[in-house]
Amino acid sequence: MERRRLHNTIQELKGNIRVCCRVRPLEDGGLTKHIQLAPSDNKSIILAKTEESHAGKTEDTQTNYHFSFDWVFGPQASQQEIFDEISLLVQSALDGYNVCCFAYGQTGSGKTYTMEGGEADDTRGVIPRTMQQIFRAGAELQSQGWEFSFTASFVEIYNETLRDLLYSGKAIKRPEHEIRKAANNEVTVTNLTYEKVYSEDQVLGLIALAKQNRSTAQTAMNYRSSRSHSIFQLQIEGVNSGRDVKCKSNLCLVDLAGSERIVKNQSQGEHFKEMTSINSSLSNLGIVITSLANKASHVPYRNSKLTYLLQETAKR
Ligand SMILES: Nc1ncnc2c1ncn2[C@@H]1O[C@H](COP(=O)(O)OP(=O)(O)OP(=O)(O)O)[C@@H](O)[C@H]1O
Repeated sequence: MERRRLHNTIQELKGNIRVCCRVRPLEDGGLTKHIQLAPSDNKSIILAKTEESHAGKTEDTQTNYHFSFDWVFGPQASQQEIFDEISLLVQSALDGYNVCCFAYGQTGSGKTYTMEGGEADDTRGVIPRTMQQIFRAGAELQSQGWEFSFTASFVEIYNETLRDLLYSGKAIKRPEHEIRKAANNEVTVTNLTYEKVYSEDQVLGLIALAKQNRSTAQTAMNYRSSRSHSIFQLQIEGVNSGRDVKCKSNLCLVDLAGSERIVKNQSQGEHFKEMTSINSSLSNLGIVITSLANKASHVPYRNSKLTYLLQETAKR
């Protein structure tokens, strides 16, 4: 119990909202020349932008922009290093704290690589590593009288419409989904697959099914995965009958839609609609996170499907 208390006090002191930056490598493993990592610490980066002057773009008119983060991972950072930062929060989720981790960035910046990764052990991403840790730690806690149950769901939000990524039926017209909030504030999605999970391999199977579901939609609607949010949620319930204590929490791992700007006159029709929907849901997410950071009395969760779905996770 003392370990739990100290661990979670440290997590709170580190900050309830943390922002880390991962700079992806170029094809040759190097760093783009527009980015400099601060040599003194791992907490800031400098982006160099060549400004347009009346004489055209020249190196002389380069402006540096400084950005600070809780941590910056350079191009050489491994999947394990990224996970080491998150693993402490995964432990908190088992202790009954809600945890949510977002991957945000432009299309191609490495969000899906970071969250899901590849099949080789060293390229596995945050979701499989999290599940490995959850099952290992859950088994260790059994010796202290804890029994855990885990329920997974995987949902995609595209143009403010929800889609079940764990759907395995054959129906051409797929079930529709609504987000419902019960009197006890519990948020559920109608017709969504909530799968009890017992092993890491079972979760890897679910990730593969989600990938397959996403690529089917992608051929029908080009580049769809870049333009939708995908949300992996794990509901954790723990009971310790000997001590007569229970805990319940939600762990969410979110791969957000690409954050491109709408280029004037180039985005039309369906593409314009997609971009407007992404921008609006990303800016609503920004507003919700700022309101939470400022401990505002009202947090506008209802303004987008993403924040409405995740509202429970924002509360302890
Ligand atoms: N840190 C990294 N090391 C090696 N390869 C990477 C890294 N990050 C990304 N990549 C590779 O770059 C490509 C684009 O990455 P990824 O698909 O993860 O981007 P994304 O941000 O999820 O894009 P989208 O918004 O389109 O889904 C992939 O081929 C991926 O394997």
